[in-house]
Amino acid sequence: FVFFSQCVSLVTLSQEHWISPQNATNIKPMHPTSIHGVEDMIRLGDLNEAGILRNLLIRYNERVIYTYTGSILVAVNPYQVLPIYTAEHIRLYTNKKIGEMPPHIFAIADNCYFNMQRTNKDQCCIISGESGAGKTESTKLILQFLAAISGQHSWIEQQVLEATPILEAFGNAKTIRNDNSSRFGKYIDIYFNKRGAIEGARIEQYLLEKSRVCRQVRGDRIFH
Ligand SMILES: Nc1ncnc2c1ncn2[C@@H]1O[C@H](COP(=O)(O)OP(=O)(O)OP(=O)(O)O)[C@@H](O)[C@H]1O
Repeated sequence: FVFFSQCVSLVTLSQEHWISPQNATNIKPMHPTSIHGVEDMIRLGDLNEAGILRNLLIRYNERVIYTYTGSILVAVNPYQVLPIYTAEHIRLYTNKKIGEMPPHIFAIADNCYFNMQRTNKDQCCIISGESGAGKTESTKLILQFLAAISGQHSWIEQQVLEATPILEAFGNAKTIRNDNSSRFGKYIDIYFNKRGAIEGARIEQYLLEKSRVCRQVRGDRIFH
């Protein structure tokens, strides 16, 4: 029956879907870089939306969630705890050039930290993506890396890390897309002293979704 129905759907294709002998010669073979995937999508031969998605999918199927596009890091949410954020990973990614190691969120944090030290200029990391993409988790991983490599291991770093659950208690809520959705924007300043140790932090919040206090859509909850 399946075979029959497939045949039927084939013969009912309208003429514009047919591949004529002239069109068949226009079909380009897949570029070799699209077959096994690349670490930096700048190197993709098929640089179009389908090529990019295929590359991310090939890597994701191998549990590789990070991919570069030049200096931009693309992260695909694994929705499972991967063993790639250990102390050993922090050590491996410390003081390395981008591209020296496989793509990783720690490489971006490391690049910011050492650029700041080398150039004496402020650095900025922009994390964007749709709800549930992993922005909050990525922010925490960057903070964790910075706290670890800035050396002093003082109470200040600990305080910066421990502020997160408090902010999340008041500003995060369960939504149908994310059990721990941030319902506000965050701008985090981390201050370093001349020796590169964390000296303080300032977290600015904006656009808190106050309407959630009175009303939530079905399946959503109020702030934790
Ligand atoms: N790197 C990761 N490893 C494992 N799980 C992850 C990772 N990133 C995200 N997740 C999972 O996905 C969930 C949603 O991620 P997160 O809260 O960071 O999304 P978000 O982009 O900040 O969403 P929102 O905009 O709704 O706040 C997390 O609670 C966590 O379970």
